[in-house]
Amino acid sequence: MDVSELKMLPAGESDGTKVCVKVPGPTLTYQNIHYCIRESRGPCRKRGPEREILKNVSGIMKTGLNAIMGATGSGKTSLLDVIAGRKDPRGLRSGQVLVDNKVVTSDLRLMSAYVVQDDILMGTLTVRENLLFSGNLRLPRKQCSTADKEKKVESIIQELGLEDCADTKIGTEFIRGVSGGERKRCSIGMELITSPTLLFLDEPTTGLDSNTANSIIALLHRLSRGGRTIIFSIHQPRYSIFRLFDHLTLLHKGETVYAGPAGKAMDYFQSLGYTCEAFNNPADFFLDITNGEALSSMPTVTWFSGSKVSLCSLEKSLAELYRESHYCAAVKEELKCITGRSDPSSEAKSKAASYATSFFYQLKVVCWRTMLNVVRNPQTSYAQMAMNIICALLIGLIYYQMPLSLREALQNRIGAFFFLIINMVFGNLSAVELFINERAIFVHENSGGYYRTSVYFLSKVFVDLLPNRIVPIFIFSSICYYMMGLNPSFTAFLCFALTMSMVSLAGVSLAFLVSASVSTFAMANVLIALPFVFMMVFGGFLVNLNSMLNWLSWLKWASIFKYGLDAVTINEMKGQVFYSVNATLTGEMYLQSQGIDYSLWGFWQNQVALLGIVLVCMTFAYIQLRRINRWK
Ligand SMILES: Nc1ncnc2c1ncn2[C@@H]1O[C@H](COP(=O)(O)OP(=O)(O)OP(=O)(O)O)[C@@H](O)[C@H]1O
Repeated sequence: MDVSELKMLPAGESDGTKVCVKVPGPTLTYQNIHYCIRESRGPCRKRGPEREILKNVSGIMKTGLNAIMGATGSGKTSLLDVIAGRKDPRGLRSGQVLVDNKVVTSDLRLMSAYVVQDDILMGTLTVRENLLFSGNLRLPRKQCSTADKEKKVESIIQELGLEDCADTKIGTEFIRGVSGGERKRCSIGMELITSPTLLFLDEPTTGLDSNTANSIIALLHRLSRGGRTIIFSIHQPRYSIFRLFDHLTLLHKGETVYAGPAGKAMDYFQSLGYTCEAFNNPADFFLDITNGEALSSMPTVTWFSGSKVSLCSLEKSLAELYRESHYCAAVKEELKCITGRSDPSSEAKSKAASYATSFFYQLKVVCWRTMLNVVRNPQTSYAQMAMNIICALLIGLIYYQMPLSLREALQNRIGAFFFLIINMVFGNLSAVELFINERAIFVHENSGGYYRTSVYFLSKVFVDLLPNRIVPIFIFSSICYYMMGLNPSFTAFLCFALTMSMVSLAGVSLAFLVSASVSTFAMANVLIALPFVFMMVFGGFLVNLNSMLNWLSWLKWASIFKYGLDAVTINEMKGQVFYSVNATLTGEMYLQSQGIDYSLWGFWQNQVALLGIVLVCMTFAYIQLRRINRWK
């Protein structure tokens, strides 16, 4: 593209003139932002030295399309996150972000909308269902009836051109879903549901082909003409995309090298002595300048990009030149006026932002989605059920109709119980993936104000834990219990099934705790296997707990295996009589010899202990979920 030609092109709206809209969107200003990060290094995660990734950046973003461009690692996403209130505030050394002259805190997250780079959507739900989920949770019920929400979803589907795929599932690694562009549109739609006037997007075109990228930016352009301030980071846009930008912020190594009307950027760099070759894309040209690939003909411009230094001189960097330009002076002047008018009491007001819907309504909507997800992604539930039935049949066959004759009566029973408990505890290892799999979606939705952490946690307990873990265990118990020929009384069967369920729940809750505490499967597997193996050793089958060193034997009180094994042994042995050729042995005698309290409370204290483990692990799992880092 020739430079002279560029001026003739219809970049009218991006030439610095005000965008004409009936009701303008908010004006976002940021001033003197210094942002630092400190990376952890080495195996001990020692804190390294501080690195400044945003260096004294200031700017004004108004109604229209505001693009943040720069080479990779220049700080585009960091700047976007800081002004959107998504970046860890501990790194902010100085600076202030104002929206319509009001100081904003992190609660800007609940008042604006942010579309993340990787579209975070529930893959098993259709486009319409995802949009409705967002609408149900983020639109206040008092002002918006169910019919209104459905109407709103319908209008967004039309506005975003999603009619053809509205009832298609988004898609998962197992289900083929909508295309990348449709996915991105749906992500934007999830945020548009609240009709935000301030919209942030992190690299909305990355990973899309150029036509789809074009249509996404054209869509954003259309939305901005409805009175929205749209701020986004972007990598090397093609010209047809670039010419839609109203405002451009160009960054290099955390410093602003240009901030002003997108249509004036070419003139600015030409005034610095840079020449855009014919047919070159201006966006590519600007990046070539910041990367030091394009050289200036002016003797005052230098470039400190690695070892590349312009031959012409050693005087000023592009950032310094920008600071001396009239664009920077105009921004400073405007910022001075805005800061003078800013309302100091607005910080308190912004803190009042909260969830749009009540706890119970959120619980209903999130439980419904979790259930749909389980039903439409049944592999895990089916596998769980099939595993339980196969294991029950195998155990039933191995210990088929156990006799009452000594020694096999005792050996087989204790062996069978130990095997059953192992099966119950280790059969729940799959639960460690629960919060790891959905971590990104939970963090995104929770920090976007969709629902409370407690709502998400309880939805997992009600929809995943109870039906997925308890029902299969009752089926498992009813198959193997009668095949093994254990105590035929129905009450004894119920006590057996209850013990199995409690053991399983205790195993799952420990898996939940690990799952909520770490972010990788590898780490979760290590952390869950270790306590399970130690609990097994202290279960009372592999070693006699009474003969253990005193200072070590207390560990048995934390063993799920011990409580489970004691409970099923009491349930089976009490009242039984075993015999050999010349002697008889009562179950009570055996229990006494093992130091097991076989009174009624003796049985129930094991259930109480298991319940205690469940409650403690669940409470800590919830605390860990709350502690997950929401900052970027
Ligand atoms: N939380 C963080 N921890 C460590 N380093 C960080 C963090 N956030 C940003 N950085 C560093 O800050 C610099 C700027 O990162 P940022 O993601 O903002 O760049 P970018 O211009 O968006 O890059 P890209 O286009 O590749 O996404 C990079 O060097 C990055 O490694």
